[in-house]
Amino acid sequence: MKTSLTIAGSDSSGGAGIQADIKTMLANNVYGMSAITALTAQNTMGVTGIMEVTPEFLQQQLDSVFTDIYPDAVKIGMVSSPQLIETIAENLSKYEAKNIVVDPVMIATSGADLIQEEAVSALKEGLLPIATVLTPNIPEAAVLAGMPVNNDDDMIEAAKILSNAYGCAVLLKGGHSKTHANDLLYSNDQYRWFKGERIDNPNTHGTGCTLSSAIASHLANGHDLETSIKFAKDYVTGALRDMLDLGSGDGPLNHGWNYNA
Ligand SMILES: Nc1ncnc2c1ncn2[C@@H]1O[C@H](COP(=O)(O)OP(=O)(O)OP(=O)(O)O)[C@@H](O)[C@H]1O
Ligand SMILES: Cc1ncc(CO)c(N)n1
Repeated sequence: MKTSLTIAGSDSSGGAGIQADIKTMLANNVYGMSAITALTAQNTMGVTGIMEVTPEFLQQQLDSVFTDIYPDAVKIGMVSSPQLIETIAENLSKYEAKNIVVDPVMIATSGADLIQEEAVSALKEGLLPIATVLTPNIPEAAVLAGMPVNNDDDMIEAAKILSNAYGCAVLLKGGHSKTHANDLLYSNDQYRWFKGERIDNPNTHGTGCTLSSAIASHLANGHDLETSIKFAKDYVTGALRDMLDLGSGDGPLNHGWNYNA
């Protein structure tokens, strides 16, 4: 069985972060492992607390995983401080990690800040250059590319800027678009749209975590990037279409929609 590692924060409500990643990996046929960067106290209505691990403890987790069950792919999600970002960058180089999916988590769907401001430059210096694919949503792409992203042409321009600056593929997710749910891949000076049916479901907590973990799972299983994105998008679409409705705020997806008999 192929293996995949998520380096991300825990979401106590189970819909995003580590919990979404592990569920997604199971449902997409890989063995999932985790290195936790922070605990969050959160639910469908918001984040009430964040407790970061120390860089030393993150280091111990990464050593434990990489020296025993080597991951075939790595997904990186919420990492809120420059020190933790440096620890991850150093270790992924040291252990020659491959198939690295970087989801530059900045703000929760509920609106909470999940990254310290000074960590954004550490992210740009340490993690984006080693990414196989970067998966920003529209607001994150605007921050990273330094330009407003208001329409499809802006999405193409921002993805191009990021792909050229960091030498990685960029999947700019369209979930925040008012009109569609199309994601744009910019890679090797070419772009391709992954068109998605926009589902009328207010419960979108963790869609980004779920998509990036599903991409990592399919890369781990040996698929190329475009095939992995297509499979991952189909998985997220199915999980949204299932219309799970939990909690009083922005609820989670059904990660097991394709799994339970
Ligand atoms: N209403 C929707 N219908 C269909 N697909 C959607 C919808 N909302 C989001 N998606 C898809 O979900 C994936 C994640 O995109 P999105 O832009 O929501 O990420 P995100 O903001 O990082 O997610 P989150 O912060 O909630 O984890 C993309 O493939 C996007 O197209
Ligand atoms: C821990 C965590 N990671 C990522 C997100 C973004 O959805 C979230 N809400 N919580």
